[in-house]
Amino acid sequence: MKKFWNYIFKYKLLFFARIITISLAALSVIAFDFIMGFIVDIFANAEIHKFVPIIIASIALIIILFITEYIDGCVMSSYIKNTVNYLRTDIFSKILNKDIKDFSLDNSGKYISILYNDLKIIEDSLLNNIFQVISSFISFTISLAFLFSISPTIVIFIAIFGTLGFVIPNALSKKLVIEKNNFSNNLEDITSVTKDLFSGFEVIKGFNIGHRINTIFKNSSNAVEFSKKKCSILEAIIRGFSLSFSVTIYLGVLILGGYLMNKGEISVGTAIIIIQLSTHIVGPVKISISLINQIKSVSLIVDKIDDILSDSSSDIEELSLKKFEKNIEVKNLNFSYSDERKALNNININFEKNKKYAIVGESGSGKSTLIKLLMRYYKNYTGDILIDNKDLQKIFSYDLYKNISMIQQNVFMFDDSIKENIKLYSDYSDEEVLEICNRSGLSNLISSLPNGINSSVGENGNKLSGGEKQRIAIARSLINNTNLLILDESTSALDNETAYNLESSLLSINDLTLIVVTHKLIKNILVSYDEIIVMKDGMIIERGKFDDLIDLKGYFYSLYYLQNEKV
Ligand SMILES: Nc1ncnc2c1ncn2[C@@H]1O[C@H](COP(=O)(O)OP(=O)(O)OP(=O)(O)O)[C@@H](O)[C@H]1O
Repeated sequence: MKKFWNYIFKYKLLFFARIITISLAALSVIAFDFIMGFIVDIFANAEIHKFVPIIIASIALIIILFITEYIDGCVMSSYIKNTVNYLRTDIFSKILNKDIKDFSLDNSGKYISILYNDLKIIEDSLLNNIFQVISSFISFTISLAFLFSISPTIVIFIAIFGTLGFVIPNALSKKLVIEKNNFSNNLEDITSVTKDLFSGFEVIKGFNIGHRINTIFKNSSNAVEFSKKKCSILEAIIRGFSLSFSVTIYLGVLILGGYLMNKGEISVGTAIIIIQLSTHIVGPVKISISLINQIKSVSLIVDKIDDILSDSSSDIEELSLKKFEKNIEVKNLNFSYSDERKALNNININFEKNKKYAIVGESGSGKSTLIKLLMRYYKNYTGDILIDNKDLQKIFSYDLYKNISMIQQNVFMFDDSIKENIKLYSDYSDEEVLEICNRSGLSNLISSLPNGINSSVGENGNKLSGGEKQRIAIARSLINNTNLLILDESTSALDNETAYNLESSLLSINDLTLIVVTHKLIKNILVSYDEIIVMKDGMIIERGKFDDLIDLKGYFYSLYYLQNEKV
């Protein structure tokens, strides 16, 4: 919760302006109590000469009240707009700064739920309520001070019952904290479930599992509504307690006031002032109990957001890498996804600038894992990965991903034009984009579309084939002038001829370091690589040029033989 206060006080000026406006509003309302009492006494004592001044004072107060309410509304809406906006964009950028492993620990539905559902709960239960509590406190203190000057006995009576009315509901608030957190978790679940289910729409239709999916959704929806109901019941119990105590206080003050008036110790007007002031003591106590409990109830949600805000993944980044100059050295590299088995076992390799490398091996041998570590997807490895002698972990993210690009099998597409998907919203001219399209084998596609490079790709590129998406991904890296390109089965969706042409054109770029993970063992392509790295069970078991590996008649030879019957 500590970090969260920084957000609450981020717009200090607006925060304190709001406190001033609510204080003025509270004072104006109390002034009305006195005016009411004075009016009654003026008539009771027939003091007609005081009539005009009291009417003028009343009109002035009405105007002040209107202006204060208006200013208060403006200040409050600006405070909420700025704070929620700042908080949401900050959480979003913190999520964006997470490294890939940390990000993938949670379903993206959780992040969506935090950004929308949890922030709405915080706005309603925390930001709005803080001011209401402060306003109640101000009304309470001022009224109590005036009341004390009139009758200390009544103040003692209020203090006793007010304390009881505070302590008992407070004890129930712990349960409410837990239930509110359950509610937030269930909202997260339903957001994740809905997102997953809509993403799998084609599978649901194709396998006729609509009824089962309905049940999954219904269960999530039930859980959300059930936890919401529990919160509402607990809040009703708390409200019930505070209402009972406030009614007790109100009636007690009425009886005590009547008794003092009966004894002739106070006038009728003062009795009315006492009753009015007591409503400004009882009301705030009653409201504050429920508001404070609501504020407390969001503490676990706030802790969850605090966790995201305190992510320190970029803390160790301190080295710049303006341009990749020399090599990537991998030394004694070991890595496991889980304790049971190693995905990489003592890998040692040196990738030199501008050379071309193919990584081959059977499924599950660790090829993708190795290149994911080069891309810094995971940090919990042992051994070293050094780029130009600099520890990979310590290189600034911006510099790292300016130098290295990776293209994977599944290419993400923004729901935008082909052009924007290639230049990724940077400033490249249409001519540059068209030139890259030529180099990436996209010319035929572009010329067949009425809007050319401005044609929309659809949601996640659903208007394009797998091969077309892969070519767009390659164009993305080429336009970025990346020094080091890693392809992970990136040409798998292309037919052999297109894959061959594309890979050949990449192999012919002299100032490009290329690392390609491939299953396609095609001699005409493989002979162009400077080194073929052969992996098995997380280890590099053979390496060398194509002809040397064939002559070796080892593991690579048998893999190649399996795919190409005649060697
Ligand atoms: N996210 C993950 N969590 C746990 N285990 C994983 C994860 N990703 C991969 N593995 C395991 O690590 C091992 C190496 O996987 P990796 O993806 O690197 O193999 P690969 O050689 O690229 O396989 P393929 O050619 O099928 O893509 C496999 O046994 C795989 O099951």
